[in-house]
Amino acid sequence: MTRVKTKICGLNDAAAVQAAATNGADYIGFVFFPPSPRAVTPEQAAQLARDVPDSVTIVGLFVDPDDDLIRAVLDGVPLGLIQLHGKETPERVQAIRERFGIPVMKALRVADPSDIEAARLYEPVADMLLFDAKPPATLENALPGGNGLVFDWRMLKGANFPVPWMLAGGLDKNNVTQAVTISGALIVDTSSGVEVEPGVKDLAAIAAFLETVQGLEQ
Ligand SMILES: O=C(O)c1ccccc1N[C@@H]1O[C@H](COP(=O)(O)O)[C@@H](O)[C@H]1O
Repeated sequence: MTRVKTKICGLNDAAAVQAAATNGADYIGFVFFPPSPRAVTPEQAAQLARDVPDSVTIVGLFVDPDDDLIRAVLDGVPLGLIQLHGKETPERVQAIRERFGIPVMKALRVADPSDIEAARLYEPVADMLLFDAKPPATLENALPGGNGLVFDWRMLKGANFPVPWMLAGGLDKNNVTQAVTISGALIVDTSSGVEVEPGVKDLAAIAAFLETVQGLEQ
């Protein structure tokens, strides 16, 4: 049996970083996408990263970034993983991975089984995959991710990928056990599900989410 791992994403203040780290998060994420209510600058992230223990992997979340932005972040933040949450092609994922020498996780937005199949294109070039909900076209002001939306986890059941993958999209302490059981996920990621409002993390909710997942094995 393997312990299910966790990522808490969209951290933008020291108290939330502390809550995630001390309560056992395996990954924490900083969002470098200015339209997001959770966005941080490279300078803010560098400051926040000082309090992160080495045991926690720092993830930089980007949406169709240019090289200059990634470089600016890496100048001050010891990223252990680059999360690409835009429309990056497999070629672009490969280029980023080779240029920066850091593991890359490609996020795929899922509405139907063909979106899961599309992940196959990234298997040769990504170190990890992440599955998030695709927002419906009717959702106004939707972000590329971080919308607090779930998708049908049954689509992932029995899926076999040659690289590790994370389950994301609307996870919180109340649904994460079912999400893990149905999807078979070994790593879960949340952002909106541990917030009091978009961009404002709830410290008690971070602790509760992590405590819930700590009891899960697959
Ligand atoms: O969190 C954001 O603001 C964000 C912006 C742009 C792309 C992705 C973003 N968040 C990621 O989306 C998934 C699902 O988040 P949620 O739990 O549904 O809020 C997760 O990987 C976030 O890191």
